[in-house]
Amino acid sequence: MIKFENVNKVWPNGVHALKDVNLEISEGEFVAVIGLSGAGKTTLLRTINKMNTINSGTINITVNEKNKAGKVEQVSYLVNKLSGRKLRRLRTKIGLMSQDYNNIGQQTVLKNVLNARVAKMGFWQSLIGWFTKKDKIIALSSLEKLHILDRAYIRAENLSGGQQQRIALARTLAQKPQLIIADEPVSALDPILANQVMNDFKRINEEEKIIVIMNIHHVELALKYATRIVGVKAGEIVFDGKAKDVTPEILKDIYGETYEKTE
Ligand SMILES: Nc1ncnc2c1ncn2[C@@H]1O[C@H](COP(=O)(O)OP(=O)(O)OP(=O)(O)O)[C@@H](O)[C@H]1O
Repeated sequence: MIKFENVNKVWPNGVHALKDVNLEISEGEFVAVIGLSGAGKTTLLRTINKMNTINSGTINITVNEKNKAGKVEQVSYLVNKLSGRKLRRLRTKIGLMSQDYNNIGQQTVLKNVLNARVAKMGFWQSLIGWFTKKDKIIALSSLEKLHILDRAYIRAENLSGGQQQRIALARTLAQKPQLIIADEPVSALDPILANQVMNDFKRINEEEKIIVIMNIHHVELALKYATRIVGVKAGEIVFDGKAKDVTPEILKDIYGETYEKTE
């Protein structure tokens, strides 16, 4: 669960990028954040794992963690107060995706996905790049979930844009995140590939019960795949509701009078 309370972000140049943001996102949700360029969508997403600090308010994230006895319990993190080890620990539970696939072209698809496991390794293990059997099973099962297991031993650079984004999503999945923050993950893809990748996100969200919070410019795709829409305008949340309840009037409110269907 993620809870923003009265969050404000003012950049050093004076831009008030988030204005009194209140937002609560629960387990299993697929949230699309929409709004004009410069509205504050990226700033909002990047506060979740403290890539952006905030000036006031609080951000709380509750995740499941195994305690010393091996029992799963809920642990809450006050993100804006976190630093060092605790922040790194929280970040291992948050998957990050962007429009850049960030794959290493010369490496196989499998190796690209295995790279997600490095954060969970001990120092010596990561130094020699020794992946355990468990790591390999997790990586291979992530590829299977994304329907690209048959590409495991192909070099990443030999795959299409859509498949490259699938590798990135498989890598994110291999991290075993509890939530995924995706900043414009389909903006570099043609409409057919974009639909396929959105469908992957939806499947992962539903089957793996991972929260997805995505910034997206394609309103049609947001309405088709996300369950909840958050509309941001000049740093403020001006709409927050179910995708099926979004009307042309609401879109005009978010994007201004000139809004017209984009696809
Ligand atoms: N590092 C920064 N320093 C100063 N101002 C910034 C910085 N990053 C963003 N801003 C400003 O904050 C506001 C919100 O920007 P943000 O990138 O969050 O918008 P966005 O909705 O994600 O836009 P886009 O859809 O174009 O990515 C903008 O006015 C932007 O110029």
